[in-house]
Amino acid sequence: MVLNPVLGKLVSKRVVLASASPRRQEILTNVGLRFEVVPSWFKETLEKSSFTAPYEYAVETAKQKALEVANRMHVKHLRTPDVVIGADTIVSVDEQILEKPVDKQDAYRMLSRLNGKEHSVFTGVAIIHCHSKDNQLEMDITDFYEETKVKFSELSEELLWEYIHSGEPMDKAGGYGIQALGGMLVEYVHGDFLNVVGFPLNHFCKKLAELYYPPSKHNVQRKKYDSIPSVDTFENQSDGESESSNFTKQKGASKLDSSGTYSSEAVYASENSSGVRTGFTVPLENQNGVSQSAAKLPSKILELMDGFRASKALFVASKLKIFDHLKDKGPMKAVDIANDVGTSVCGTERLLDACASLGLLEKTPQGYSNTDSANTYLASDGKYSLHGYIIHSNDHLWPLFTNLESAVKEGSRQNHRAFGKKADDLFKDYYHSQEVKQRFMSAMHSIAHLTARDVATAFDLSQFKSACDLGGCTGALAHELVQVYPNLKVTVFDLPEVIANTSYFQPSGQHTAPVTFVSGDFFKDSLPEADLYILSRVLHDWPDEKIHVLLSKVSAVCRPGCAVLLAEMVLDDEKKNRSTALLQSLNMLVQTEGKERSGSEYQALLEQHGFTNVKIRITGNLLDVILCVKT
Ligand SMILES: O=c1[nH]cc([C@@H]2O[C@H](COP(=O)(O)OP(=O)(O)OP(=O)(O)O)[C@@H](O)[C@H]2O)c(=O)[nH]1
Repeated sequence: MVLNPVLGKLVSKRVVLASASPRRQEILTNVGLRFEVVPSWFKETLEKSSFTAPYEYAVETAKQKALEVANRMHVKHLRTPDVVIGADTIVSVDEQILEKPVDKQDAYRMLSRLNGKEHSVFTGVAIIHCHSKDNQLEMDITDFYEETKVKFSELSEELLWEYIHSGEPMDKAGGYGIQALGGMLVEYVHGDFLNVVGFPLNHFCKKLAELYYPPSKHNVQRKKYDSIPSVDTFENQSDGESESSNFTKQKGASKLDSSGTYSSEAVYASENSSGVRTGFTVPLENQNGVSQSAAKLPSKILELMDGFRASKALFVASKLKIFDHLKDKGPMKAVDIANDVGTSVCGTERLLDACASLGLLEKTPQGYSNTDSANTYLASDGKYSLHGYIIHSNDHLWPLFTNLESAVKEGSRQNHRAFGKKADDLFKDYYHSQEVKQRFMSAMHSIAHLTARDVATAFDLSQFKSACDLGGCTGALAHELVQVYPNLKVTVFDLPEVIANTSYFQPSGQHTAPVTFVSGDFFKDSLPEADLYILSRVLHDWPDEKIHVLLSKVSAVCRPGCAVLLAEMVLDDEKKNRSTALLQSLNMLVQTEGKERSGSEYQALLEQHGFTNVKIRITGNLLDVILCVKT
């Protein structure tokens, strides 16, 4: 992280965000921080009247959230993170603290209270540095809060209810999301916008700067952190300046090895300006004895250069089913894992170590075990398992991506180069063998499961009685929809080769009834009748010409008042910010005739077929959602 090297201080640490908030995850991911998410189980039930000011409540809650995670990871999972970050956002108006509404009436009460007035949004943040000493957890806690003032316009009852019915208020402090539809309610914001969204990034960076570069007596003027230091100032805050900090050198010199990475580290300990004891590892000198700064390393570029190694380590561990092997077991030694999966001990040990360093496994003197994320996402049997998509990435996307250069030069997909054949129809590649078909369906199923809840709840769909999920594959989204909207009947419409293989993916139990599977080709066959047509990860497979064919068919069967719901990764209009979506667009280049598109591009395509009132919801998940109505 060159722009803000203080964040680079966290690169080599196991950082845990003790929050389920997708917004906090996005804010920190966007600035390049790498962290694991372990949502806190701390119940937000502190007695509000025992705090003299609202921010004290937010700070204490943030602290308790982070402490719960640090303790749980240390005790229950035998894993001690280096840094745990907790946060809590509240709204304060008329001496009252508002948290997330519990239902629509509660949202109405909150929004009515905010209507036409100024209120304060406080986010409390706790940063806990953890150390394990003789198996005891030692923690240094730093906390702070940020206040932002927000004023709502005078809003009509009708508008408030329309907003509440959008579903947006429910998981947001004060019952609104300033970053989305809620932004329309707001007349002004005084202070840090991201603080309202859930994480005061600017203050967080200042706090890290205070912790990692505490000002010494003689440079206190120059390094006064009234604001985040400019790039220049940060460059000056290199570790090479350690003589000007009040860190105390504890031991040993280190060297840059021939590959340009630090071969050993020195430990510094200090008291920061708030009197909190801190201990951090920072690199020292290179072979020539010249002071080097991690901040000056092009860490982003190095990370990108190595990205494929990390991906491949994950793919191979998944192919070898190492995460299945370790699921719900105590720690295992490398030699035992190697024996069980039939691999070499030396190779397996290196793979396991690499996985542990990437935060996928936990390594203790007793051996290797799964992290919580590995149990949830990497073992092959969980509801949210990404195993199918990982295997698809290794077996299908990897060979395609090795031909990215040709794809860029030729502007077309590379299936013929990667797999030695040219299928006329995009999906024939996937369906030519039972094995490949099953693998592709598992991959689609993984992503659909992970995103289904956010897609289903991005808009209130309760007015629709029937929906048809075109290209709905295994029915994962359909099953989520009927759970969220029990009165909805959903038809999954997909190619006969797909429909014939969906039984393996069906959930057991009573939820299966309202989902029906119908086979057909949406380009050729007539479409089932429905109030709502869903196209999830479909349009990105096709060029505009084919999309027009499909949308004109949908438009022909769609009655006025009926709707279309798209679930896609939506690019920002300037196509410069959302790297996951932009990389996905490259992914579409190597394997399809399609691409990812911006909200305006989707809107233009939809409006040409009589779909208006186009609303776009950025969910923070892998898929964003667009809803429009046939007029
Ligand atoms: O304008 C916006 N205001 C607030 C939000 C989101 O609201 C929630 C606040 O809730 P809390 O701090 O308790 O955090 P949780 O979501 O429950 O996650 P934890 O696991 O950390 O407790 C927060 O998600 C804000 O992002 C918003 O989105 N916009």
